[in-house]
Amino acid sequence: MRLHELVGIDAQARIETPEGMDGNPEVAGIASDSRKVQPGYLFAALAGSKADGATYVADALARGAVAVVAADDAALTVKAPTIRVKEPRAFLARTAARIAGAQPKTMVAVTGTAGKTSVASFTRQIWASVGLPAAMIGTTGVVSPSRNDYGSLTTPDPVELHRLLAELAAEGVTHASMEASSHGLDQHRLDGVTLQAGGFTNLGRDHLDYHADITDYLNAKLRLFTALLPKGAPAIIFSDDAYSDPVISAARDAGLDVRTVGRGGNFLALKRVEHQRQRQLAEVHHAGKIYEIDLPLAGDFQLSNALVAAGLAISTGVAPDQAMAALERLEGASGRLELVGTTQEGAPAYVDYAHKPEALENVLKAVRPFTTGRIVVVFGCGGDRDRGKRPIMGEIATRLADVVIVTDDNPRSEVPGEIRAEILAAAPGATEIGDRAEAIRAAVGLLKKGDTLIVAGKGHENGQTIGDRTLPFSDHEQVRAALAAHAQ
Ligand SMILES: CC(=O)N[C@H]1[C@@H](OP(=O)(O)OP(=O)(O)OC[C@H]2O[C@@H](n3ccc(=O)[nH]c3=O)[C@H](O)[C@@H]2O)O[C@H](CO)[C@@H](O)[C@@H]1O[C@H](C)C(=O)N[C@@H](C)C(=O)N[C@H](CCC(=O)O)C(=O)O
Ligand SMILES: Nc1ncnc2c1ncn2[C@@H]1O[C@H](COP(=O)(O)OP(=O)(O)OP(=O)(O)O)[C@@H](O)[C@H]1O
Ligand SMILES: N[C@H](CCC[C@H](N)C(=O)O)C(=O)O
Ligand SMILES: [Mg+2]
Repeated sequence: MRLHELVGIDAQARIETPEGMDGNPEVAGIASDSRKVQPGYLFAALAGSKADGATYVADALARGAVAVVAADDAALTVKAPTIRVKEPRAFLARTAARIAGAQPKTMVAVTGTAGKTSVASFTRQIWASVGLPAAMIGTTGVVSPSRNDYGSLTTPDPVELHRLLAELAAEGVTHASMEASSHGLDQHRLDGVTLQAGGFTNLGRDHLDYHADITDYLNAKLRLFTALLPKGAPAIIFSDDAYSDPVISAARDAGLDVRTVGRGGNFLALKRVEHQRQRQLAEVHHAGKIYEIDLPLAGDFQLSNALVAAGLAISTGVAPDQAMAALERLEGASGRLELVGTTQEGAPAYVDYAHKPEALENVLKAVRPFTTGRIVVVFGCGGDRDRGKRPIMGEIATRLADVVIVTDDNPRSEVPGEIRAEILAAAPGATEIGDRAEAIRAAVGLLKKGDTLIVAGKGHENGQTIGDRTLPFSDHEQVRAALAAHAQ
């Protein structure tokens, strides 16, 4: 592909060509990391949170880059044709899409503070239940008919994302659901994806280390509806969240087909629900018909996620009767209020991915009705992440659980004891056990008949990051081992 074809991606783009140079070279690929540049590549110089891509232009050219894309105002003198654009990240995403080629024909994205992975997974499962070749991309990785790969970022960077989408399309995948994280939306990682529908779950405190305030965080999430979905596309919005109204208004203003789901839903209306320990029985109304659903998942929030997923599936062509029937066979995403085992006396031990305040609150509240004894919770907070959430989570745990054990969760570059101290400052009476395996053993050792254990924060993760090393670690394995030891 020639450079001039790519320039056309952005109507405002200007091209600057140094005297005597070919202003229209053949472009073999695109990269925003100079270390990934190969001969013939276009290098996108991005101003990042830690570094400025402009300082790596020389490195990119040395590795064979034939052209550069940079912000209008980036101070650069480059010995190569340079495309100047207002938003280089959007240009990167759309160019990556153009270069990679195909993507699955029917793609949906879901955003929200909690529930994205679950909704993306459920949507894939509903599509698959009617025989569609379907995939999901998210925090837990990529699942398709031919793969189940562990993931790293919730929303991959655009170059990686479009390489993956092209591979999925080549494998025959026609339907794909993906998570739209606030970082991903803010950094235009999804700008090259052609979406058919979008979903919203809820909004709570998260990532306030990255976003200036909750309004900035909300606005990042809103980009899915205001900037990415085409006019008229279905927007499936959970109706019962404190932020549902602003999301509904923004989606309506953007000309989307707003379909709300939940107790206040107009598309899928939840009329009655009976929570049981490992399942919920719900009555849902859709288009004049009443559905009785037996959802085989613990945690009432999973019903909200299931409704958003059913809304997305129905809005992309699955017959309502089939979508509702599929809900009765859903499997939870790994580590989302997942029952890992029980003690001999029947006390359940769950692994859950709650690593933010509202999620922790929801999970602890979800198990209370089924706990005749005590709720025991083991959790920590990640290092190099929003510090403000630490005391908030300490307070929630102390208020909603009976026994609180504060431990480590990916301390990264921070001093683990200091992270724990920030949680403990708001968690009077909590026990501190830094070593996570030991904390889990101690918690399991305390369990009596009627108690419930929640090990929160790591969910599906398979490592513990301390400094810059990630050591193998799985809450599932540790809980299983502790239960086995407890049984002896
Ligand atoms: C804070 C953040 O989101 N950073 C993301 C961002 O990096 P950045 O642009 O800020 O990078 P930077 O390090 O400042 O460097 C600036 C530029 O110089 C380039 N560079 C740098 C070094 C070099 O030698 N050569 C070179 O060209 C970099 O490639 C980059 O383009 O853009 C990169 C490409 O898309 C991402 O990989 C990177 O994610 C980092 C690894 C990350 O940890 N992100 C997390 C916080 C994240 O995105 N999480 C969300 C949300 C999860 C959730 O919902 O809880 C996710 O979607 O996973
Ligand atoms: N609808 C919901 N409302 C409140 N809490 C939820 C909801 N869905 C999930 N949770 C909680 O959030 C945790 C993470 O769920 P999930 O992985 O589906 O969300 P996510 O939005 O993908 O999170 P992340 O941004 O960390 O990837 C769950 O383990 C549970 O504790
Ligand atoms: N996507 C989230 C996951 C956090 C998971 C938790 N275990 C932690 O390490 O804080 C993040 O990177 O902020
Ligand atoms: Mg996720």
